[in-house]
Amino acid sequence: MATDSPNGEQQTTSKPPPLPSPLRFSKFFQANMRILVTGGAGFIGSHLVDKLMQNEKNEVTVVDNFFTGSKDNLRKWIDHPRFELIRHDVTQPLFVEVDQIYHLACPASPIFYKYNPVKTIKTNVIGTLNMLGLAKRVGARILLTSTSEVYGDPLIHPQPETYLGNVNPIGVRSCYDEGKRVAETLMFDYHRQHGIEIRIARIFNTYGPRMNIDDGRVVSNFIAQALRGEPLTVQKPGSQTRSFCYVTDMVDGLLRLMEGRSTGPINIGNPGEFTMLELAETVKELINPKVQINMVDNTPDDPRQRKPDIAKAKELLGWEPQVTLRNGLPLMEEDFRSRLGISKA
Ligand SMILES: NC(=O)c1ccc[n+]([C@@H]2O[C@H](COP(=O)([O-])OP(=O)(O)OC[C@H]3O[C@@H](n4cnc5c(N)ncnc54)[C@H](O)[C@@H]3O)[C@@H](O)[C@H]2O)c1
Ligand SMILES: O=c1ccn([C@@H]2O[C@H](COP(=O)(O)OP(=O)(O)O[C@H]3OC[C@@H](O)[C@H](O)[C@H]3O)[C@@H](O)[C@H]2O)c(=O)[nH]1
Repeated sequence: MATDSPNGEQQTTSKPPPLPSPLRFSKFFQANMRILVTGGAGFIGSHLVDKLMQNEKNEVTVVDNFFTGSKDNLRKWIDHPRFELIRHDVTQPLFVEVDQIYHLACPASPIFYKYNPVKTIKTNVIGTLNMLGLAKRVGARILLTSTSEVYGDPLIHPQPETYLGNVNPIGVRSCYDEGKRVAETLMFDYHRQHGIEIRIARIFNTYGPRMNIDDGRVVSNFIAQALRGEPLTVQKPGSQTRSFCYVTDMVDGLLRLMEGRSTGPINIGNPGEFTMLELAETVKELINPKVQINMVDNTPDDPRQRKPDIAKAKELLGWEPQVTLRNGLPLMEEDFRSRLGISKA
């Protein structure tokens, strides 16, 4: 099978993929597609589940340990005959019969992934190993949600998939960024050694409704602060940049990657780049012009710039984001207002 290596050359594996379930070969009965979403009670996972459930030929199983996710995000699917929710930690083996695995389980907000770094790296390494073992046993295709953090504090800008990164292996973010790098390594080793069908998405900063109000990431912090009339906390120097992708665009990219022919890794993100001061000014202008902006101390190893090169996603997936930051922020504001009980004046 042909694979796209990050440095551009075609890597091949002589291993055929493990046989999928005999259900897929049934002559008389087209069985539903059985899809596992790990971390499906989280922010991106629950939006992905909503989209997958729209297709009546999909049966969706979510496994989640509810560390950062919540049942509330999946409320509308509980008791649906094509939906199942399992409380499970991916660091433990899992035995289910599925055809596709979207492997998202991992805390994504820096304050949560740094809270118990040993657990975070176990989730990335042992969790991914367990999901690959499952994919191998049942012949499922598996998609990993990797991250732009694999590029570390990038010295090349914007970042193409060929960039190998500038990552501190012993810093406070390493449990997450090095953890995801090992997860990518495991994906390719299982692909080359066992023929597993893999897909790797390198997700750039994503925002939207359902982010935890106290998630700690910058967009949710600024929106919650603006609505509560608290100063927006811009971490110094404020000139650091990020590129923000609206969650429905992200879900569309993940589905295309899973259904397409490319292993990746493929960057999925919105190339619109903003400094954190620009983001604060935009939130202030759109949500609460009276709010103050305060400069506060930053945390170690904060990447100074980040912007995806999405040429590969455009070419191989026919994907590019549709929702600009100015159009996405008000959609998130609406959701935060209803959850915080603050109506528009
Ligand atoms: N949102 C982003 O900007 C972004 C950027 C890059 C990569 N990603 C990746 O996308 C995925 C989803 O991110 P998100 O923003 O939805 O985060 P999130 O924290 O909202 O969701 C993660 C989910 O995984 C669950 N989880 C964590 N550890 C687990 C474990 N050991 N076993 C089972 N479940 C576990 C959590 O309870 C939660 O429901 C993550 O893999 C993350 O690394 C997200
Ligand atoms: O209140 C805040 C929070 C954060 N920030 C700044 O905003 C920037 C973005 O910080 P976030 O915590 O939202 O997210 P980061 O970009 O650091 O990490 C993210 O990157 C990609 C994903 O894998 C993860 O979802 C997440 O780790 C940083 O420069 C940070 O210093 C603020 O200025 N104020």
